[in-house]
Amino acid sequence: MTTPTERDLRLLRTAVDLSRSCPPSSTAFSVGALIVAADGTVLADGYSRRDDPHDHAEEVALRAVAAEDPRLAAATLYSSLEPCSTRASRPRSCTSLILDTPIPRIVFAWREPELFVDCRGAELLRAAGREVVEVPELAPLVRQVNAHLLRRA
Ligand SMILES: Nc1c(N[C@@H]2O[C@H](COP(=O)(O)O)[C@@H](O)[C@H]2O)[nH]c(=O)[nH]c1=O
Repeated sequence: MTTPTERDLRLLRTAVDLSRSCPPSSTAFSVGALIVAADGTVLADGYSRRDDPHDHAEEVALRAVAAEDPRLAAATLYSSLEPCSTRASRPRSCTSLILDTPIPRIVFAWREPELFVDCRGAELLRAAGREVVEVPELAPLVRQVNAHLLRRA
């Protein structure tokens, strides 16, 4: 497994902090995401339900970067949760939206528990040749943000 850098840890913590701004939900995770260029410039950020009740964090961030932005080819997408691979409320998963871009690297903290759907985001992204860095040491922070959902399980 690829080891996260100090910068990865800092930016992933920022993604977790963003997730604290999510409008509350008793049926969906609160997630934060950032897209960061190779030189450290934050190209976009997002959090679940930011502009619409069905918004996912990665989706909000991806929407804010032009598809032809050349910086995407060396960018990293940070998400506090593993990108989803199946959606209930929209046709395209965050994994497939990421695969529409050239973003080569995805860093996330918490592998999605089988609470709502069986998530295969990390596996699908890796199978498509993207580098996927999982940072389980920051997962407790994400579980804390979503503690009310885990109590239901
Ligand atoms: N909120 C959220 C995720 N939540 C996940 O999305 C799936 C359900 O999709 P839907 O019912 O359409 O919202 C399910 O796996 C749920 O845990 N995933 C993400 O990548 N990013 C997000 O911001």
